[in-house]
Amino acid sequence: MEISCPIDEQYASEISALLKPPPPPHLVQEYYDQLLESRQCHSIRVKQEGEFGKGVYANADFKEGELLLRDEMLFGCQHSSNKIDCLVCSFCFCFIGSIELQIGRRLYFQDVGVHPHHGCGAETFSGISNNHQGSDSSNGEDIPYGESYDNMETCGPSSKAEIIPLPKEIVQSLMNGELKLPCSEKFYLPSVVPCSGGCKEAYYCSKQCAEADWSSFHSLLCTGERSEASSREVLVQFIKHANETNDIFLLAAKAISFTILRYRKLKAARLSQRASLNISNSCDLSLLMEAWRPISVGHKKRWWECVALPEDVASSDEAAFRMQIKDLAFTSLQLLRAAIFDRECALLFSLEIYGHIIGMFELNNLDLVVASPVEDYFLYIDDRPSSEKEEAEKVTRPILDALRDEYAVICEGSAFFPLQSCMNHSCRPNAKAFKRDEDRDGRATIIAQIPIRCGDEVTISYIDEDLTFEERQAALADYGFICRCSKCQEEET
Ligand SMILES: C[S@@+](CC[C@H](N)C(=O)[O-])C[C@H]1O[C@@H](n2cnc3c(N)ncnc32)[C@H](O)[C@@H]1O
Repeated sequence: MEISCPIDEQYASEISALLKPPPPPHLVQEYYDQLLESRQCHSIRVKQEGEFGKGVYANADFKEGELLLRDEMLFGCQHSSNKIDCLVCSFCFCFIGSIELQIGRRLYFQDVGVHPHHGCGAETFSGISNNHQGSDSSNGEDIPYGESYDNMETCGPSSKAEIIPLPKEIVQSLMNGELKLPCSEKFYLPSVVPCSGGCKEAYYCSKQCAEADWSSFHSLLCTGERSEASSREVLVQFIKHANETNDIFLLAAKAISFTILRYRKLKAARLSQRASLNISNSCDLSLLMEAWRPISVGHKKRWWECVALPEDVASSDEAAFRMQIKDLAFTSLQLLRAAIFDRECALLFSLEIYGHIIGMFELNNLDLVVASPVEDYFLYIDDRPSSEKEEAEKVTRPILDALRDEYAVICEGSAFFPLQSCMNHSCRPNAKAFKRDEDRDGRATIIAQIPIRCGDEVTISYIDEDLTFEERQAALADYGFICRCSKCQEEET
């Protein structure tokens, strides 16, 4: 049965104004020029007149290995399942706390049976998000910096059988800071700043990150007592649904919250400028378009139309699969609407807008990856001169045994980057997304892979360039185009 969203019907013309592709070119150009200027980045440009729409072009010569761009994300989320592996700042995604806390927390979750970093054979709906078979694993304990993990999965004892567990007291003393590991002071991590809204889900590396997150996204999405959500109970249900199905919905909620909060700020600024004028409580479409601008410029399609058909779905079942995805998005949207509805921004809660936001993530997002300092720590101990190493390993060896092979799991998630997402694909790219040793937060780092001349288009590969021609074309079909780069032309027979 066709899904009918009343908001889509009520605001059809306003929604099409928001989604009209593309917004006027001069506004798009202005947005990117201002963004580059605000970041003092003059060595690249975004241009719109390329063969494939927008593209990024070099504004200077770059040597091989040179940094082209460090892009701040617009929207990013750590995968829900990864939250038990690493404690990172919810805004900039750097690791926080201490080496001891990172390890203690991981051992704690392992001990209570919350599975580390992969599902119990759960299938995923899309390539960019993890999905979980949910079950309630809360035991009511209040652990330091443990997000409410009621919605996380527990796995059976099979995964615990091979572990050599540490005594509970050791795990506790790692978490509460009583036990100091040898040389851990060399791996300083910023101390944990809890969410001022009172939820136990968001933690930060600094007050600045906490405040920036609160004013940009989190004030509406916080489940704590200071939350500005209209229903915290339904917000918890929305989060649980996303954790159980597809955590891309958490990212979509951030995009909607961001737009509502930006709209409110723009409106407050206008009110303060024109204090004597009577400004109504109904939606000001021009302000909403302005608040929406960072999303409006992103390349997008409806999620249920652009999501790749999983290999195990027969083409005869394609229509049913796409309807199932749309239905899932609608269920998620209904929960989000009940949790954070804003009357003036009502049209943001239409299925059409929700589908396009998720589709934008599907077509543009980059994996969010941050290396673990726990790995560096154990490598450092391993590199010590033999007598020092022997002494240190009396403490660290049982910990490594308890952690098993997965002793240092990286932070993983998905993020939308406003500049990197303008880069077009080539199977013979001149640049790549690559984290150097010093890149320890969620920013995207783009490096020149070969020398790039001023004026050249900067291209990256969206897929593994080492695949065969046929495999590459199949993988790129998920992005909705047939690649005709020089490598594909040479290899096409
Ligand atoms: C991440 S966006 C890149 C920026 C995009 N050109 C824009 O205008 O926003 C990815 C989309 O750009 C287009 N694209 C990127 N590389 C391409 C290529 N080599 N050939 C054809 N289309 C490409 C496709 O529509 C793809 O889904």
